[in-house]
Amino acid sequence: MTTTAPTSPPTGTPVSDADPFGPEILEDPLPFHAALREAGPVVHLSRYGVYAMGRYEQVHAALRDWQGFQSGAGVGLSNFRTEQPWRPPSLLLEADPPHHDAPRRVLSTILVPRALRGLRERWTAAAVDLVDGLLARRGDVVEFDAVPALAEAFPLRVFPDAVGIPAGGRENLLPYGEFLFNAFGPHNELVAAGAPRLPELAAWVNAQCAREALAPDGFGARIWAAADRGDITPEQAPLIVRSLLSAGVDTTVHALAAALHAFATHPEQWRRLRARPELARVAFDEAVRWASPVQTFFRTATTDVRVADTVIPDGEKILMFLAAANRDPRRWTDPDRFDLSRDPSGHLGFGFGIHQCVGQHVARLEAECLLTALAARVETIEVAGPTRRHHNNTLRAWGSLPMRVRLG
Ligand code: HEM
Ligand SMILES: CCOc1cccc(C(=O)O)c1
Repeated sequence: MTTTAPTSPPTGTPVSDADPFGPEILEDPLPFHAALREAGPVVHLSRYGVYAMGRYEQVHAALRDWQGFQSGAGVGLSNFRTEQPWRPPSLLLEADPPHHDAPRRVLSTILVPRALRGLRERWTAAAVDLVDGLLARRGDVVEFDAVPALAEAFPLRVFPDAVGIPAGGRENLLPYGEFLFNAFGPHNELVAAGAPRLPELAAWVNAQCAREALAPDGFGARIWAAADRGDITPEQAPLIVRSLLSAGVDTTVHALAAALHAFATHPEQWRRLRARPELARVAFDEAVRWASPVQTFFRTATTDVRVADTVIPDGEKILMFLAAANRDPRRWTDPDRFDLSRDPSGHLGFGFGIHQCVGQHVARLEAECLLTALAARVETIEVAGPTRRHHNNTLRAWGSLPMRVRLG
């Protein structure tokens, strides 16, 4: 019996020859993810010479095994063992224990749910103000593009203030993150398009991390206070502030857009949220599972490591498809369904293990505040025109989401 290599429809390219960072798969990765899962536990992608995993079991195991699958050689395609990083590596994302330990402990303490309690009231008021401003004096049916009007506007209204950076220049945050998340992939045209502005963007971001730039009561000041206590060094403090500015904006913007798109295309789920607003938090996690705004991350093998029938040689890059794992029918019932009655816990949209998203509670609070404010005012939400994807090597993003809401 001849077996044909699984292909990634529609082009019929064998999975092992596919380009997961090319426009076709970035536009619609789902067929490739399905073909990757079917091709086996591990697939060597010849185009980039990396070992790809799409099944929940293998991605979850690799995320847990930080000793065998390290982050310290970079979590993008670039291998820091042989290549210079384009910026000083993150002390969290691109570090292994023991170097990872103190920076992680400092950020975990600052971003733990009880530390965010003081923000709930302020962020709730900001969400209500944003939604009221968007809907005011425009009748019972209002149309807008949800990407700029809500998904971008809300995080940019609340998060930079929470970090404590100055008011000027915040328009640099999204393009900086855009470049950063593209740079985890190959140096394709997406990276090239962002390169011209990088020096000015990086200089601005770095300047926001200085002690004197930061307001006394924000996340940034608390990082510097940890340096004053000796929990981290003064040299580490600005890089840890940089982590917040790097990871904390584009991710939540695209996750909120994904949640809004999910509700606009699943009216029965919006009705459930309207009936039970306390579902907002689990709804956001289900949206993060279903859409996986962060699609992929890499690891580097620290020894010759066996995964199923494949031996991945020491030093080789492993590409983990978090998004494919989040829709693996081996782990999830009816995985392609956006369903508020599902328990999404265990999803890999925030990663897993020692590098699991340290900002996930910040993201959840932002989402809870915005979705609750919308659910209180909006009876129905639907797509009102052609949607447009925004391509990024790592992020699953909407460029435009025309929406029509009926107030009620
Ligand atoms: C819905 C929004 C978000 C998503 C989907 C997301 C996703 C992720 C993922 C998948 C990882 C794991 C990376 C890895 O294993 O290599 C991660 C780590 C991280 N995230 Fe998030 N993130 C989000 C929001 C945030 C926010 C708001 C912040 C900051 C306040 C943040 C800061 C970080 C940092 C610093 C790390 C590195 C943690 C470590 O390596 O110990 N993220 N995030
Ligand atoms: C969302 C994944 O987490 C990230 C992403 C980009 C940068 C950093 C950092 O720590 O600088 C963390």
